[in-house]
Parts: sequence; C-alpha cells; structure tokens
Amino acid sequence: MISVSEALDLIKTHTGQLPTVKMQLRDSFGCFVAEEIVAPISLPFFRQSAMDGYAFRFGEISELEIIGECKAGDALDFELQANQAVRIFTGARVPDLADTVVMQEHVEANGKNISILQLPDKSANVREVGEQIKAGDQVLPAGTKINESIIGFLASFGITEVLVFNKPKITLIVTGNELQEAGSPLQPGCIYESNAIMLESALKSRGFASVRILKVEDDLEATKKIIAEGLEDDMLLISGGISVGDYDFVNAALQANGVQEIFYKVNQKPGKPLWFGKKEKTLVFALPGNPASSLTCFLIYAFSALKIMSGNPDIDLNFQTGVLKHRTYNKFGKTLFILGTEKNGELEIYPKQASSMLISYALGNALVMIPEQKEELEAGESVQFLPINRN
Ligand SMILES: Nc1nc2c(c(=O)[nH]1)N[C@H]1C(S)=C(S)[C@@H](COP(=O)(O)OP(=O)(O)OC[C@H]3O[C@@H](n4cnc5c(N)ncnc54)[C@H](O)[C@@H]3O)O[C@H]1N2
Ligand code: MOO
Repeated sequence: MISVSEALDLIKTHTGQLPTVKMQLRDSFGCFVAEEIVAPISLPFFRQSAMDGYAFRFGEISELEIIGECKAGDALDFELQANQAVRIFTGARVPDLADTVVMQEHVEANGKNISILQLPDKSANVREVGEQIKAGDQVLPAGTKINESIIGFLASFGITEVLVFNKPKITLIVTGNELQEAGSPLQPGCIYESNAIMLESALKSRGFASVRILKVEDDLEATKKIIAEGLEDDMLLISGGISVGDYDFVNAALQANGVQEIFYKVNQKPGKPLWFGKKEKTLVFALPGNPASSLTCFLIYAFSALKIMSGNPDIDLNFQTGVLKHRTYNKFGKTLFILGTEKNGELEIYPKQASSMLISYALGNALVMIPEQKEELEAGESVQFLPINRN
C-alpha cells in the first residue's frame, strides 16, 4: 500500500492546469490570473481634486477671485492667474495651471472672492496623474487569486474581462441502498445521506461552484451508466462502494468505463480504500463512503488536485505545526488523521475518532496528521495539522 506522500506525489504527477479562458470580470471571483496584467491607463487618468474647495496657484496671495466652477465629470480647463481660484469639487479636474486645492472649510467666501484662512501645503489635495499606478506598470502578477478588491481595482481601469484558468466542473456520485433523504422518518436499516451535502459544501466554500450531484443504488449496471455520465466533467468524485464487499461496484464500474487506475488504497486511517484514476481529461476520486473517510480524502487529495487544476500556484497542503496537549497513540502502523481543536498552537485531540463518525470533525478546527511510524507521542510533542472549519 502506498503512503500519504506517495499518493500526493502521484496526484501531482497526473494533474494538470485546466485551459485558460477569457472571463467576464464580474464572474472571475476566486479564479487565478493566467498572465500578468498591466495597467492600460494611468490612475488617476487626469489631475483630480481630493477635496471640495478652491483650486489655485500656490503663492503669497491669500485674497483670490473666483473665475469659474468645475464639478466632477466636467472637462473644463481655466487660464488661472496668480490671484484667481476655481471653485472645485472632489473628483473634478484640477485646472492645468492650478497646483493646489484649499478645502472650503479653510477659506472665507465673500461673493466672487475668497480669503484663505489656513494656507495648505503646496500641491495639497491634488491627486497627480499616475499617482496610484502608471500606464504599463504591472497591476497583478500571473497566479494571483481574484478577490473583491482586485475586481474593484481592475474595474477602475475599465477592464471588463480577464484571462484566468478555468474552474473545474465536478460531478459527485453518491452510492448506497441504505441512504435516505432527510424529510421522512428513517426506514429500518437506513441512514440519512450526509456525504453529498457535506462534500458539496466543502467544494462550494473553496470556490468550486459547478457541482452536479447524482445518486445511484448499489447495482453494477446502474453504477457503470452513471459513471459514464460523470466522466463528462473535469473531476468525478464518487462516495462509497469502493471497498471489497459484494455490493461495492465502483471499482468494477470504473474499469468497465476505461478509467485508468493510478492508485487504490493508501496506508492511512481513515480513508484507506481511496481510489484515484484518470480517463482523458477527467480525474476520478472514489472516496470511501464512511463520512470521516470521505471528508479526509477530499481535504487531503481531491482538494490538492482541484488547486492544481484551477491554476493555484500554492499547491501544497498548508500544514502547520502544533504541540499535543496529551499523550497520543497510533497503534495502526498507518498515517492517522485525527481531529482536535487548536488554540495558540496547542492541540487537544477528541476522544471519538472513527471513520463512521463526524462528531469530532464537526467540533474540531484542526485535522492532525500522525505519521505512520509513530506509535506513541508524548504531551508537548510537535505534530503537523491542517486548520479546518475556520471560516
Ligand atoms: N472486508 C473489508 N471490509 C472493509 C474494508 C476492508 O479493507 N476489508 N475497509 C473498510 C474501510 S477502511 C472503509 S473506509 C469502508 C469503505 O467502504 P465503501 O467505500 O465501500 O463505502 P460503503 O460500504 O458504501 O459505506 C461505508 C459506510 O459509510 C456509510 N455511508 C456511505 N455513503 C454514505 C453517505 N453518502 N452518507 C452517509 N453515510 C454513508 C455507509 O452506510 C457505511 O456505513 O469499508 C470498510 N470495509
Ligand atoms: O479507511 Mo476506513 O476510512 O478506516 O474506515
């Protein structure tokens, strides 16, 4: 059985970035920029007043004659003399011959004249051309993730579309005869289905909004058919049916669909029977059905692949180091993923850790990784953890 790091390396080897696409700026939130963006214009594009007040030529004279008015959106210019001022408003074009704006609170207005009561510094309250950024300068390097601030900044250049890596389209197939939808009392032998909504939320909260959910009974022919449908998308996630029972049909159905197996089973707990494969552009992760196994395999493996596909340059799992609050055991000779809470770098591990349970996942904020060769860890020993459930 391969190790966690071997599995991650195989995923990296077999996963590529999706093609780039020109996307409308308004739709680009969370996408990764595929090429450097340079400023098409300088910002500000023209000299602007930063205050409501009066534009004038800085000098000795404090009594000024108002010769006109310029409000935001006007394209006017004025031939200003040293003893003249223009009434001006925030965002309006500053006359070429004016170099300073005095805010209106600092003058006394007497009809067509003003007296400056408090002289500002020379050049005060004038936003110069290119003060923020000059035409041709770099706005963003390739690989930047687009957020709301960036969308606002790009919009201020008049940019309406950006070249980004496409976001993967994902199909999630949920298998299992025992799975019942919420809304009616549980039937004998059944459980409420919870992996679909959990994985859908995990995807959506990480910016992967294109998720189609399909459900199938434990039946080989039906599983083959639904997998063929799921293979249309960039990633196929399958929950359950990947173990060795007589009613686990996913492995056989993947093979029947010509999906190439890259690995099956990782030396870890939970999530041992993870299956990873590929058919043409589609990556397939068959996640073990136990809820904690499914989520762990999603967080460690499927999410790593999604990051690569979407052009995220930060493809590593961002493990952090913390110290254990209690002695902890690993009796399995496998990499153990266990849940706990982390506070100021100290990790308290929950007592209930099982692949069938979500209780510790739901309460925890840290997925702690215990290496396979470690049988016993002392209180105070350092371990790696992945922050989870933080926002
Ligand atoms: N003889 C062996 N049996 C099992 C082995 C093994 O090596 N030899 N491995 C065990 C491990 S480890 C895991 S993990 C599970 C994985 O099984 P499957 O991927 O085939 O999953 P299922 O059998 O379909 O379901 C397992 C478990 O999870 C519940 N489940 C499934 N889907 C959902 C869902 N959508 N929502 C909520 N709960 C779900 C299901 O009812 C089962 O209880 O295999 C072990 N067996
Ligand atoms: O690998 Mo399974 O997830 O231990 O129950």
